[in-house]
Amino acid sequence: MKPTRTVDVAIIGAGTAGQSAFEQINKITDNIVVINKGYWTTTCATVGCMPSKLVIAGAERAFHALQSEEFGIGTSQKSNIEGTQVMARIQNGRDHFTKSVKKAIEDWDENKKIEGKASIIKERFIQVNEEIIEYKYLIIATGTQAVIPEQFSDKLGSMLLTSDTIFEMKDLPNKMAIVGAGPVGIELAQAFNRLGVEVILLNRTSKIAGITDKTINQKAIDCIGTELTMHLNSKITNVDRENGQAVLYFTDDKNQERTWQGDKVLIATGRHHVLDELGIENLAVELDDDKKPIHVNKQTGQIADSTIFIAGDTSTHTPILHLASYVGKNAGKVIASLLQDKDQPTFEPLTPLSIVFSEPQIAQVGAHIDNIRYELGKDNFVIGKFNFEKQGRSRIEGVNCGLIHIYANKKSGEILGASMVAPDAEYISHILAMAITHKLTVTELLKTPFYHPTILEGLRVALLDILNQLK
Ligand SMILES: Cc1cc2nc3c(=O)[nH]c(=O)nc-3n(C[C@H](O)[C@H](O)[C@H](O)COP(=O)(O)OP(=O)(O)OC[C@H]3O[C@@H](n4cnc5c(N)ncnc54)[C@H](O)[C@@H]3O)c2cc1C
Ligand SMILES: NC(=O)c1ccc[n+]([C@@H]2O[C@H](COP(=O)([O-])OP(=O)(O)OC[C@H]3O[C@@H](n4cnc5c(N)ncnc54)[C@H](O)[C@@H]3O)[C@@H](O)[C@H]2O)c1
Repeated sequence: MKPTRTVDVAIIGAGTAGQSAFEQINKITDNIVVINKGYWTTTCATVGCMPSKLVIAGAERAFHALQSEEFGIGTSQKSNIEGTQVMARIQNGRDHFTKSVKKAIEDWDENKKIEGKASIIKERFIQVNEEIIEYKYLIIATGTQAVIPEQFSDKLGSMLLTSDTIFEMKDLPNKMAIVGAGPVGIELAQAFNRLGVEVILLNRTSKIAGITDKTINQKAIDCIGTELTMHLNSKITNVDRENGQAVLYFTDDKNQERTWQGDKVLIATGRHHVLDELGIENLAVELDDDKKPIHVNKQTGQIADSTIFIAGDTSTHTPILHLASYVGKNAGKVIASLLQDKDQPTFEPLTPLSIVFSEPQIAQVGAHIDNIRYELGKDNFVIGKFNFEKQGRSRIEGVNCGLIHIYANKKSGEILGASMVAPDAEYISHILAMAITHKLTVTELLKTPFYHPTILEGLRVALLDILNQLK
């Protein structure tokens, strides 16, 4: 096979992971190429983290305005929500973020970028457009795509939305069904509901937002369920259209048959890698049944001891931004050191941390309860608990729904993990992530002052609850 170009490094995918890798390798060689199909920004900026948080920001304003009567402040009505302005702010805000990503990529040399869909032909060779590229090192950073269950295909036309299209709406719909209660479904269902859209959320199981602690999951259902219609453990049996509207037939958790009719259906049933389209099977790497490489170094993305690295959503079990960036950057650093014949750097695993931006927020940090139970045994760890219902500051703010569970080693008092649905969970979980990263015990973390009255005092009480149990 005769290549049209030979490079030190080829990166497929210019999202967060691909860009992070490029920035490292570009410091030491110009013989690098990044191949990307579609927009040269990132999923996060264009159709992910940023536009979804813009929807949530608008929704919080609307919700708290409507809740202000309790505070003796005149209320605005739902009809005051100007759908076109709401969507315009989301799109303008999103464009601001994508512009800055695009700007950074515009500064890359033109000959280091190729626009097109890459395919792996065989070990060391990829094809894009008319080019055959031979590489020494390859980074696969191709992200994931929204999955649309077969029963929806071709049925609803433009009434069917995914996270790729929902932020493009020019106006808010009147009625929307959201299918899937993972992070995407939970965040957007609550937010659009708060913006005056009549939303129902359907999920095939009772687990929401990926919460692994069953008690926290139930608490999250209770808190969010006060304002949102959820049909958990439901099953969609048929999809149709009638009088220009979408119709969903489903059975609810009591096996009752139900029908919903409305303007839009958002599919949020998960995302899947595109490795089969890429031709990953043409590489000499071992794949699992889902065509994902096995023996992947979690910190660097290196596949076994090969010259191939895989980074970002495409290979991880936790598709979140900071992890895509971390592994992409580390892959770049390792390849840079290999190209320079230097010792390879080593990297610590990051403490697991995920946050869902519902209200109350949902966060999981460190080890999950099932893993702790499996590894330590059920009698060797304790759970510190705090319920926000009666907490001073949360009541003052009118956000007093939530529960924290903190898991600690019974013998050493070391903090192992936590799960929570709580006001200010984004801050509480970061403090716990820091404690877990530095292997702090409950007693050590309690040396930190907790100011009164703050929502963070809930963390202190949950830690004290552990100390009581350890006595
Ligand atoms: C609605 C939504 C909300 C989210 N909110 C958050 C959040 O709040 N916090 C958080 O941490 N994470 C969030 N995420 C997840 C976050 O967006 C991802 O973890 C992150 O964007 C993954 O980056 P990546 O580099 O792996 O992939 P991407 O940014 O998707 O980049 C992959 C690139 O590869 C390209 N590509 C694919 N195949 C090929 C090919 N054959 N040839 C050439 N190019 C190819 C794609 O076109 C794409 O440009 C959210 C995701 C969604 C969908
Ligand atoms: N705040 C954040 O960090 C954030 C926000 C949004 C997305 N994300 C990332 O994006 C990824 C994708 O999120 P997601 O919510 O699309 O996927 P997900 O896989 O996390 O959740 C999908 C949900 O859909 C349900 N489901 C699947 N098929 C169904 C069907 N046919 N009918 C009814 N329900 C069905 C599943 O039971 C699950 O609850 C997440 O894993 C997350 O890491 C992160």
